[in-house]
Amino acid sequence: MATSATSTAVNGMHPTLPRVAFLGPVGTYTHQATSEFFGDCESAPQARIADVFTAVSSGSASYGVVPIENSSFGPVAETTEQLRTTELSVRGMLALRIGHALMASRKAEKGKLKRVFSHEQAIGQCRRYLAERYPNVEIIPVNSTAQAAERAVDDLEALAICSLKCAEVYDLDVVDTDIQDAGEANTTRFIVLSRSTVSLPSRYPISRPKTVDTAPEQ
Ligand SMILES: O=C(O)C(=O)Cc1ccccc1
Repeated sequence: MATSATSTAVNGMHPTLPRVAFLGPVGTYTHQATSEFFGDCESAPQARIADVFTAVSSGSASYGVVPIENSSFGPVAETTEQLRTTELSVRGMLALRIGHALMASRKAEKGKLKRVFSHEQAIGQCRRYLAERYPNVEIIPVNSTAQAAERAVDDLEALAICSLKCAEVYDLDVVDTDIQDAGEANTTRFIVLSRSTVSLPSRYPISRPKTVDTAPEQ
């Protein structure tokens, strides 16, 4: 029988928090999707989408969260590749409205920016914006949008496309907001994975309305 990775309160004790692997580091959209879906949980950020699958398969995390498809740019290549061969089961899904921001180090000279880092999905969702506003800037794909933010902290010639949350987490300057070509309609769907022997407790609804990626409180 499938077992759930959390238990209900016994003798007034709180259930153990589920350990959830997601595409990290802190501040990715997948991190936001994880918090949205699980609420309180033990975070296990992973450097790559493939590492999320490995963490769940090996049992080092009970659940995994990965992005699967964007409304304008389409399937997330690393996820669809993993789904070909994985033995993991899809247990839930949710969609987030994605608003991308452009950021740079507080010390960067904004007229001397030479490169922009981001996840290939974010780059794809902002293609037109980049071509129009930054035609001469080199585009460098990295493992996630929050990794892009990390790279921009010490690179004074770099921009990062990431979520507004990253301004707070990585102490970056916000250069522009809502730069995605599809505007308000830009949505990404995420899936929740587990081993086939691990079920999803009923307190996690598997279908829910879209949520909006909001700016951090000032
Ligand atoms: O890199 C991230 O923050 C991710 O979670 C992947 C991603 C990138 C762009 C839109 C949605 C998800």
